[in-house]
Amino acid sequence: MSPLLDVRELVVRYGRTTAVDGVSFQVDAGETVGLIGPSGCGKSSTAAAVLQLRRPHSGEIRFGGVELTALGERELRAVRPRVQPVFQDPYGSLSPRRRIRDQVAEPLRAQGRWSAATGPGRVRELLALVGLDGEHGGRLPHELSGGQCQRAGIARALASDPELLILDEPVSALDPSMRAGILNLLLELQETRGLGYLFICHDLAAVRHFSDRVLTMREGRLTAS
Ligand SMILES: Nc1ncnc2c1ncn2[C@@H]1O[C@H](COP(=O)(O)OP(=O)(O)OP(=O)(O)O)[C@@H](O)[C@H]1O
Repeated sequence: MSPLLDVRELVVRYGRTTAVDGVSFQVDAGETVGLIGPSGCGKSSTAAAVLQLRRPHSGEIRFGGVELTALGERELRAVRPRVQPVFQDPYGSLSPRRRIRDQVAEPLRAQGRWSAATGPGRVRELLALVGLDGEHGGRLPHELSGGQCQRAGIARALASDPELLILDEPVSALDPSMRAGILNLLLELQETRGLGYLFICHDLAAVRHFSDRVLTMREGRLTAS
């Protein structure tokens, strides 16, 4: 079976800076691949390329067998929901002035999967999946704790029915007391939904505990780990 994500010889550049320099790795469905390395080694640039937020200079990114780098913006729109990010700053990932339930509903609306009959129930289901209720749904992001806000961000990502989550430091901004809760939630979701995870994290112990395999990056390249 081909991997869910197959990255080959990825190169990402910013002008003359080569941030990612020939990186290859795979992520299977239901698998967590950890990505660690010192600040500035190219982890987030790798994530941005997989998410197609940054077009790579060269290399291949196959998702579900489809070569993403060859796709135009219109074709990419069909793929984007299947690969969703969860970023470090839970407040920064959400719009500050919109209620949580509207933000969780947004992908459903954008993808034409919203109806007045089924939409609100689906949002309640998504909130329940991440341990939030309708009352949380009625609040604004700043009225939630960091952990609750990260849960809302995960619910929003799940609204797209993704197959792969790019977890870019998803617990680094949270109080230590909330980290285990979010990591356990992600493990539960993976078990029930068969999600693949690319897990970027500074916390070596968390990454080792959470990942099936760990890749180490240094100066844009993967090192033998
Ligand atoms: N938008 C950008 N413009 C120019 N250079 C950038 C940009 N983003 C990243 N870089 C550079 O690319 C290199 C890799 O950065 P990247 O953010 O991918 O590393 P990282 O491992 O994710 O770091 P951190 O752990 O600090 O987030 C660094 O030299 C960084 O300065």
